[in-house]
Amino acid sequence: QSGEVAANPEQYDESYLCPVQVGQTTLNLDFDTGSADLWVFSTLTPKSESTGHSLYNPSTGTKKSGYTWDISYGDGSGASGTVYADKVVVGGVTATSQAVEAATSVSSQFEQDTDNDGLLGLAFSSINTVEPQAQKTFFDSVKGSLAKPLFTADLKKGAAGTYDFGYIDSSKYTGSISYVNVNTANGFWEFTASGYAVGSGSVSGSVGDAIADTGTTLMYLPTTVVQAYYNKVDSADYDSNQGGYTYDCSENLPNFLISLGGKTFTVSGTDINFAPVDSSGETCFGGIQENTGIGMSILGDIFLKSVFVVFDQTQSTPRLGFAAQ
Ligand SMILES: CC1CCN(C(=N)N)CC1
Ligand SMILES: CC1CCN(C(=N)N)CC1
Repeated sequence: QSGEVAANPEQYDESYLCPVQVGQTTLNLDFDTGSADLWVFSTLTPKSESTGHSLYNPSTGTKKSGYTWDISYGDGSGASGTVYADKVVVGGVTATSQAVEAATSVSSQFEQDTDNDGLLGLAFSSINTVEPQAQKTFFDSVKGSLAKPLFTADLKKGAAGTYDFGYIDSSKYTGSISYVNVNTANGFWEFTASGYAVGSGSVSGSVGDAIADTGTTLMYLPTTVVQAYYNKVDSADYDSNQGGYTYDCSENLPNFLISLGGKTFTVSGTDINFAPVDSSGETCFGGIQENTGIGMSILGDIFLKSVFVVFDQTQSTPRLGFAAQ
């Protein structure tokens, strides 16, 4: 089988939500290549926490007795609950007995984001949080039945993009796809990014260890790289109150060039201009920030909306393919 699903941006492209049939209900889920749990708001979630969300009704599923899950994310948000086996359909691709993690508790960030009815993890199943036995991601569940064991991400700035499962649509990118091998030891689509440049010119240095992460909004890079970037932005400075680099919204940002698999990709300055810090619209928060404390760099949505990415398990070693879009 194969299929395509829309990836609809929230305001400022904070995250992208995709319609997924879970049991007999369609929910809008955040496809996250940085985690491996498929969890959903449900009729088991306290009403005080689920107002405004679409809810999975586990009555159509088979309860996995004694199974629980509990996940927390880098931004301090999280959720927990119980586990059912049920039908999940993404763009016409069907997992007949997918582990669906029904939330019995969600944090305030999720409670408040009524666009988001849960997450569909697309990292490696080794980091699934279900106890006493880790469960397969949706991709792992359907991988063997896909025309090709791969999926692609084509996210866009302020417009609907797509995730495709089982095939590469050559109309979605230009030029050739350049591939890098993935190290799955930490359960992420993790690889080594090469040189970089600010503005234009030839790349040099090394960004290093990084993950391709659709569930993270911004790009988080080594301090040396981030300082080199904002040195080229006259009004930029590090604002500890905002927790990162800010600048005058009126200033045009330079492009950021990064070399992956021998090919240089350009993230346009307009894509790096993330959002105003408040309603005055004077000061803006940059889309490139420091990776301090994370342990690797994260190429999140700010990067991904410039490229077409293949998450490829056609070989014995998983690999990532990057092309310009
Ligand atoms: C390394 C971290 C990256 C952000 N995360 C995520 N997309 N779920 C959590 C893991
Ligand atoms: C990777 C996840 C981080 C937490 N999320 C959130 N607060 N909306 C969702 C994505």
